[in-house]
Amino acid sequence: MNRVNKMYANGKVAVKDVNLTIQQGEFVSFVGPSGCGKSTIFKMISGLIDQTSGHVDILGKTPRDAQKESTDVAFVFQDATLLPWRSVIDNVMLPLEFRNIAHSEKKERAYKVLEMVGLKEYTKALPRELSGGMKMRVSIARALIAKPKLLLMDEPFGALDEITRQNLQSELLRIWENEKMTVLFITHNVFEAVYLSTKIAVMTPSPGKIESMVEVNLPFPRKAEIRTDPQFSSIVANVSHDLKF
Ligand SMILES: Nc1ncnc2c1ncn2[C@@H]1O[C@H](COP(=O)(O)OP(=O)(O)OP(=O)(O)O)[C@@H](O)[C@H]1O
Repeated sequence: MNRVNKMYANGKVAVKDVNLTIQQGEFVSFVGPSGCGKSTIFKMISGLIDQTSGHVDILGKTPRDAQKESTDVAFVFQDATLLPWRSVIDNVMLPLEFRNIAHSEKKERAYKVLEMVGLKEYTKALPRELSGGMKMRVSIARALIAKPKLLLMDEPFGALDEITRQNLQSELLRIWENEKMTVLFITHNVFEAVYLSTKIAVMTPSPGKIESMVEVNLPFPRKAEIRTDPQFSSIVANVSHDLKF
């Protein structure tokens, strides 16, 4: 993203002069108060809306072309948005529905991603039979089935209890390390951002901008104990400090 600005039709400047370069394979979190433009940035990256000025390049293409021509970009939202009448496996296969892939391969891929998120015993279950954490796992499996190069996650764990949240954070990191995709992750939780990320974009509102990019120089794989490491606390303190600008 190069000098990107977004002004909505009502004159609201949602993001101002955003410069952002993300290397393939990074895990970048966006933290900032409500209204600082995090979702606006995601909408521009995904081609849902256009920037007012500046340049956005996703994997060498415009966001709309990246969306249109391939399955390189996938999304996970806070609400798992599963179809209630479809079984877990049928929900997971949804992104491949209109693609010219043999049904047997679709199934094989679905089993693989469900195994990755620890749900291979639940392929035939209906969404209403699952807990909130399990629904989110299904949503992540559905995003992974098309083998995206870029995964956009908008507060995916915001509605989960703390234990489930921490379990899913560890699993997401394991999947990210294995699959080597790029993840962009919106969260309000500074601890979550530090645990997960290689870099954190700290955003401030009115107008929305990136106040700082904080590098998270903690080693991978990140064990749960890293959360009590002094270096972890010091990065949390840096991010919290920048948020208060
Ligand atoms: N379609 C729209 N028309 C006008 N203003 C909008 C529109 N969408 C968002 N905004 C405004 O742009 C600013 C940035 O909104 P955005 O949703 O990107 O923030 P956010 O950081 O994602 O917030 P939250 O954490 O609450 O989701 C806010 O002031 C919001 O009210």
